[in-house]
Amino acid sequence: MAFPIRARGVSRVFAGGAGVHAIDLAVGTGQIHALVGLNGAGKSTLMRVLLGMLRPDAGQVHVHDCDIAVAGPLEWREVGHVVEHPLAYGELTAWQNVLLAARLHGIARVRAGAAVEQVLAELGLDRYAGVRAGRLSLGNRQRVGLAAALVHEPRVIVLDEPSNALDPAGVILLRESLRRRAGEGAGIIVSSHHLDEVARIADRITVLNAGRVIGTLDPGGVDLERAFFSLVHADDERRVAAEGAA
Ligand SMILES: Nc1ncnc2c1ncn2[C@@H]1O[C@H](COP(=O)(O)OP(=O)(O)OP(=O)(O)O)[C@@H](O)[C@H]1O
Repeated sequence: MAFPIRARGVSRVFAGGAGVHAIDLAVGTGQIHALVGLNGAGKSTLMRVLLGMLRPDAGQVHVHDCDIAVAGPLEWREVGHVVEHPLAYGELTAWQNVLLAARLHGIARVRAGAAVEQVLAELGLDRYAGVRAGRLSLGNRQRVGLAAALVHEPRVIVLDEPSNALDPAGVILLRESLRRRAGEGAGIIVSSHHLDEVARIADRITVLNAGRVIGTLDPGGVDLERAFFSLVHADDERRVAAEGAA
């Protein structure tokens, strides 16, 4: 199987010891891979390393077959992401924001308008196209950020808590959009606190705790919440016991 995104032995440790440690992760073609974990577990840190925003202390990340340490604009064009603050300039309209993102991602001027229209419609933003982003509600700004990340039909998609401000209609539109993109071969990694939504959308679920991968959850399994907490509690107990023994 081809892996649009793959991390091997990735560590990034901040002063004080927090961060991510020895992470192995592979997202296959057409796969939606969810990262779940408590606040501070390391999800955003890992995503920032996957996107080259943070340099790992150890390990490598490959996007398709390219080590991101040497990736150039051509490789990054294949990637769409929202990590932390979505791209949305308050003074520009939703349309202008997404058009700018399309052009920055190398979509030719003649094709950009149609691509913007399509992604705005896909995320239910058509009637806000002419509204300045600064005047949009939080959820609609988040939709604009997602549209900007997805307008160039990236083959690798990295989204950190993409649905946290979305209403139920937005959650469904995003789910359908990501499913379509995975169906067309994109590799997608998404973090979330909503286990129900993760179960609906993900093909694989990786659990992070205290900066480490501690297991996986079966998206089709029953009582995901219980399975999640039992993994986390077992890991916490193991770490407390190890610290006590040291
Ligand atoms: N720049 C930084 N300097 C020092 N520590 C940091 C830095 N960034 C993150 N951390 C720490 O690394 C750990 C992981 O943080 P991270 O933001 O990756 O967690 P998260 O799983 O995304 O959490 P949340 O669900 O709250 O978004 C936390 O203990 C955090 O305080």
